[in-house]
Amino acid sequence: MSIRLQNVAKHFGNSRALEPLNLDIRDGELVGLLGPSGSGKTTLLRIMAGLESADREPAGRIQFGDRDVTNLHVRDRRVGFVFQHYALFRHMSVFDNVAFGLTVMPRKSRPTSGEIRARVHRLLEMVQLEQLANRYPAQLSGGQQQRVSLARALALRPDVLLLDEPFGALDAKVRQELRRWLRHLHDELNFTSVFVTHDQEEALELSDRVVVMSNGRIEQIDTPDALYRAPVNRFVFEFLGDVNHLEGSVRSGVLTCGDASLKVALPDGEDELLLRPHEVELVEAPTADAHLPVTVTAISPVGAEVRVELEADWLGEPWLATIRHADFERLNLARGVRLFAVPRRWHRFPEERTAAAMSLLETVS
Ligand SMILES: Nc1ncnc2c1ncn2[C@@H]1O[C@H](COP(=O)(O)OP(=O)(O)OP(=O)(O)O)[C@@H](O)[C@H]1O
Repeated sequence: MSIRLQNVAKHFGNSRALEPLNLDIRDGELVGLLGPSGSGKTTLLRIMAGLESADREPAGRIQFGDRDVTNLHVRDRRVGFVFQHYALFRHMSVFDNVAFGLTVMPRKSRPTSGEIRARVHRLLEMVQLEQLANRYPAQLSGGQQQRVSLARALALRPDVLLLDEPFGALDAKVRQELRRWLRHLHDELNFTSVFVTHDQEEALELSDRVVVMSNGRIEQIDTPDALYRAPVNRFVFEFLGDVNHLEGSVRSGVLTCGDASLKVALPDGEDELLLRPHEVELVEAPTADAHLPVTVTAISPVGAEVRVELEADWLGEPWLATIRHADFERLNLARGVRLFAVPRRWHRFPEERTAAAMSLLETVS
C-alpha cells in the first residue's frame, strides 16, 4: 500500500510543528523518519495514522493507495501501531494480547474463534514466541514484549504499519537484534512500514529510504547510501555522522590554519572543510599537499575499526579518525604519539555556513 502526503502542515496553537510538506512512500517500502528532538517526526507519523489531524489551511491530503484517508477516523484507516512503550495488556496472556483486536471486531466481520486461534498461532510463530503464548507480559523481556506488540499490530492485517521509536527503550544489543528481525519480517510479509527514530545508525541500517527532518521540514529523502555519500546540505551531513572541521584562510591554493596547511583548489578567502572520520588518514610524515600535525589523545580499538582522537593547537575541537586495525598496529599508535593527518577527501557547504550553524544551535538548545 503506497502512502502519499500532499501539502500536509501542522500547527499546535501558534507554533508550527510541520511546514507544508509532500511525501511519497512506495508500496512495500520500509521508511525511517529521522531527525533531532522536536523536528516533527512523531507529529508526521500521528497524522498518517489519523491520531492527529493536519491543519485545515492549507488543505492537505493523505492517500493510502487509491483511498483518500484525509478525513477518515483512525479505526478506519487500517493501520497497525507499535510504540516505544510496549503498552500490552498486563492481565492478558501473550496469546490474548495478540488476539485482542480480532476478538473485539464487529460480529459480522469477526473471524470464528478457530480462525482467530490459527491466525494468532501463525503470528506468534512468525515473531518466534509460540512457546511463550501462555505467559503474561511481566514474564517477558523488553525485546519479547516488543515482538508481541508487533504481532498484535499485524493481527488485523493492516495496510500500513507505523512504528514510533519501537526499540527506543531497549538496550543496544537487543535493539540490534530486533532491527535485523524487523527487516526480515518486513521483507517476508511485504507490508509498507514507516518508523520514527532519532538514531542515525538505526535509520541507515533498517530503511529502504530515510526521510531526514529538521524544524518541521523535510531536508532530504533518499536511500541510506545516497544520504551518506551525497547529502544535499550541511544539516544532513552533520546529522548523519561524526564530522571533523577544518577552518582557515585560503591564499593561492593553500588553506592555512595556525601551523597547519593543506593544498586546496579553492578561491582565496575564509573557508571551512568538513571531513568524516574515515576520510582522515594518519601518516608518519607530512606529504607535499598536507601538513597537518596532530597528537593522539585517545584510542578506542573496539569494533571493526579503531577510533582515534586527535588534538592540535590549530584545532578548535578534537578530530576523530577511524582507521583499520592493521594500520593501527603498523603505526604503533599510543596516546601522546605525534603524527600527520591527511584528508582523503573533504566536503564543503559554503553558501549555508551561517544558516546551518543557526539551525543546529536551535536544535541543540
Ligand atoms: N500535543 C502537542 N501540543 C503542543 N505542541 C506539540 C504537541 N505535540 C508536539 N508538539 C510540538 O511540535 C513539535 C514537533 O514535535 P514532535 O513530537 O513531532 O517531534 P519529534 O521529532 O517526534 O521529537 P522527539 O524525537 O523528541 O519525539 C515540537 O516543537 C513539539 O513541542
